[in-house]
Amino acid sequence: MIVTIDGVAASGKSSVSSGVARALGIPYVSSGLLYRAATLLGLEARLDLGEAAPLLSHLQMLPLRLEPLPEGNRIWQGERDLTPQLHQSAVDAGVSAVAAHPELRAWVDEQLRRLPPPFVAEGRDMGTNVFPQAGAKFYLTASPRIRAERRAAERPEDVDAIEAALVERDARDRVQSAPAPDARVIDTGPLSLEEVIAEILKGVKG
Ligand SMILES: Nc1ncnc2c1ncn2[C@@H]1O[C@H](COP(=O)(O)OP(=O)(O)O)[C@@H](O)[C@H]1O
Ligand SMILES: Nc1ccn([C@H]2C[C@H](O)[C@@H](COP(=O)(O)OP(=O)(O)O)O2)c(=O)n1
Repeated sequence: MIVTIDGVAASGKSSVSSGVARALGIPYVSSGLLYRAATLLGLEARLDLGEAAPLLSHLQMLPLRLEPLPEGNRIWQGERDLTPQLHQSAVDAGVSAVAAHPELRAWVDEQLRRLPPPFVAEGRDMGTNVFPQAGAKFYLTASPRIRAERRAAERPEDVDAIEAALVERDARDRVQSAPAPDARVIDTGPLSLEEVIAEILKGVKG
């Protein structure tokens, strides 16, 4: 079984996927962390994120490992845990440029398609491009203001600045962020986290 949960930035994908996966007793996979790790390593090496080839060869020298823990995925580069650095603003600002390169998307997709089902996969194009065969597909949305308020509760940043950055990232990610035609779209705005998880579990179990 593969369940896909796609959606816009900060719509609740990873929290919801973690809850759904735990209830089903299967792992969840956070595809965005691979794009974030590629961005972090590119920034650290002072590479131009607008160019795919140097970044890709850099990544091929530093193989990454995604650890799909139920409480939150982690990304390792050898013995180094990159996870704590993946949600900093510099990575947020650079990640859409990295995710726009078809070569980088192929690099991420190859790692995801190697994973043995069952799992819940979350991101932007899990239901459309990476796992079109998935048995249950969902797409999360919420207004930019609500998403910014939720993020502001996690980070010491101004809610207006977070909202502006989210809107900009949504626009840059639009190409790969369309819902699959067979995905169920859920507006998480008026719902609690538990209600979103329950709604999805109902859909998965039919
Ligand atoms: N109804 C809800 N649905 C989803 N997430 C919610 C909801 N209410 C609050 N949140 C919170 O929103 C925050 C952003 O969610 P996250 O899972 O990080 O989103 P994403 O993976 O899409 O970036 C988390 O702190 C989450 O707990
Ligand atoms: N399947 C995916 C997952 C993420 N991305 C890109 C788009 C996003 O800006 C970044 C980071 O995604 P992530 O889901 O980790 O973060 P947000 O929920 O957007 O805060 O990666 C993508 O293009 N395709």
